[in-house]
Amino acid sequence: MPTLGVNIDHIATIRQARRTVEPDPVAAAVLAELAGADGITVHLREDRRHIQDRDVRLLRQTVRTHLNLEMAATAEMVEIALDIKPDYVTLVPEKREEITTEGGLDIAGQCDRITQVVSTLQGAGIPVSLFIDAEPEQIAASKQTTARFVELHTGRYAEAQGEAERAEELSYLTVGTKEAIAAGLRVNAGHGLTYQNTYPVACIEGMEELNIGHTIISRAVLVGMERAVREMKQVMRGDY
Ligand SMILES: CC(=O)[C@@H](O)[C@H](O)COP(=O)(O)O
Ligand SMILES: NCC(=O)COP(=O)(O)O
Repeated sequence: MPTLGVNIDHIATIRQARRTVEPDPVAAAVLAELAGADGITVHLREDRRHIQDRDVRLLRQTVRTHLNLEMAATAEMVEIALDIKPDYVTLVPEKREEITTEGGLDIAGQCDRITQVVSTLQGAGIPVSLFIDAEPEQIAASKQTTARFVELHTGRYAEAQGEAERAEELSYLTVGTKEAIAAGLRVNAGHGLTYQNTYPVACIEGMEELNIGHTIISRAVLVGMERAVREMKQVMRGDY
């Protein structure tokens, strides 16, 4: 069964709605870990719409499990990652106008540039994961960059309409996982997973970690962070 990385970005979304000091993502991370989170994930966006540099710096000092910093493959973000040294970095695509991440990072179309970023980060002891669509060419290109992990984008699976489409997208993720592992990559997954659709993805053989955020924070707003995280862990075990 995969581990659970809790993405706490949208705790910061609530705080930034008033540009104030609460709710604090650092406090949310403590509660998430107490409830069984296996890791904490944050996306430091170029536009700082939610997570702030201050949050990442404090999380580095307070997270007891592992800290996954999602970031664009830019010089600014590489410099921040080298300074803060998260347990690992996940390179994600970013468009200022997007509401949320819209797809996987195109590795195949910029392999040399991504390889340089991967080498810089891994050379500093920070393992890199590449957030990609489960396409064979993206998996092959990810291997070429020497990144240790891929994180398969589960957005299309999450947005699938009806059983047949969902089954097709799940098969696409299953095949992609097998191909990535055969290429020597470790495999995580995430984006758009909910309490209703996560278990089948958790059952994919070889899946190491699921990064889940928006649905957990949405539930936490109503029932509290610890219960929301505990219930997602139960979902992943098939106990819910
Ligand atoms: C890469 C991904 O799917 C998410 O981890 C990312 O954080 C989404 O961006 P927002 O958190 O800003 O919605
Ligand atoms: N990389 C996926 C992630 O961290 C959380 O995505 P979501 O569950 O907020 O859609």
